[in-house]
Amino acid sequence: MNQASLVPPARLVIASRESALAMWQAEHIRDRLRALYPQTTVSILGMTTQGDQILDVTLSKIGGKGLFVKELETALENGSADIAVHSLKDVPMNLPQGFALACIGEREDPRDAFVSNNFDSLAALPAGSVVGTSSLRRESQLRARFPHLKIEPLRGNVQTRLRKLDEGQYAAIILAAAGLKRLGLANRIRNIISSDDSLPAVGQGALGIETRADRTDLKAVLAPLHHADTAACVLAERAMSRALAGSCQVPLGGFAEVQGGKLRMRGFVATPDGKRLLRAEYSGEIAQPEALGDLVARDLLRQGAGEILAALNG
Ligand SMILES: NCc1[nH]cc(CCC(=O)O)c1CC(=O)O
Repeated sequence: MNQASLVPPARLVIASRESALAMWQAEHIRDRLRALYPQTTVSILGMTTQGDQILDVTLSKIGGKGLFVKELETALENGSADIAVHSLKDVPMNLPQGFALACIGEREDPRDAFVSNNFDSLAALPAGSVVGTSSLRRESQLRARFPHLKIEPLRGNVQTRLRKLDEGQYAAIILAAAGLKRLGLANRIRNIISSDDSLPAVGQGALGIETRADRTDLKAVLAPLHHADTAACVLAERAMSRALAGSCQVPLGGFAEVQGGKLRMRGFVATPDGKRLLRAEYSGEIAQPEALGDLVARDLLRQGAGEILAALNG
């Protein structure tokens, strides 16, 4: 359908988590839809998910990413919302039957950020410094590059994590640059960590808009918000993660970039202690992102990623 023939709906309801970052993202999509379709009433339905309620255990022990999206999918299913805006990083690799990613928004800075009140960078931290992160991906890469640091768990939304840093429990913490920038907290970033030191998570920095699979009308409505280069990158990344058994409870990173008309992708799988860290890198066609993600995954499996994954799941 072309845009000229599209009849926008009278009403659009966006389901969102209620964290400040999730609301920023939902409001951003709402404002863009209002500008595109001035006749449409666009509103936000804020929801608390299981993932928001469980703050005291490592998410990886209790079922992972799906916990942040399930309630929103229920709202899509029963029609109380039309679209759900997610951080793509929190969206499971395989959506439940009947749901689709209708639109991928333009990626913010995909890299990790070093946040500290007293130090300029990871390299500047003295031996024994405590770094906060509950991400196995960040932990394994930190342990591999900076074995003299102490990694301790850090959960909660972005504001909670910053508060814990400010209370002095950590010398530094690692957060996604995208979340800090979107929340107007870029001044807290002391240093952007190079993707060589901390390869980003699959989908990091990108927004995914989910709908019921049968709402093809919405896919057309959302088309102007779709960002083709970002979509190619994150489809490659998600294909890699899916091929490596889908579980997100794994020290694994995948990051694709458009460079010189090609898609360049790097991936890794590691043991949580960082003692084994397998890497793969390939370039491929932008038009075939999933083939590239599969290629990276197959290389990692050839190097022994399967054993690492099996040991983690056991
Ligand atoms: N796991 C939570 C989460 N989900 C998305 C972001 C940040 C923004 C993004 O990657 O889009 C964060 C916080 C973080 O990792 O610091």
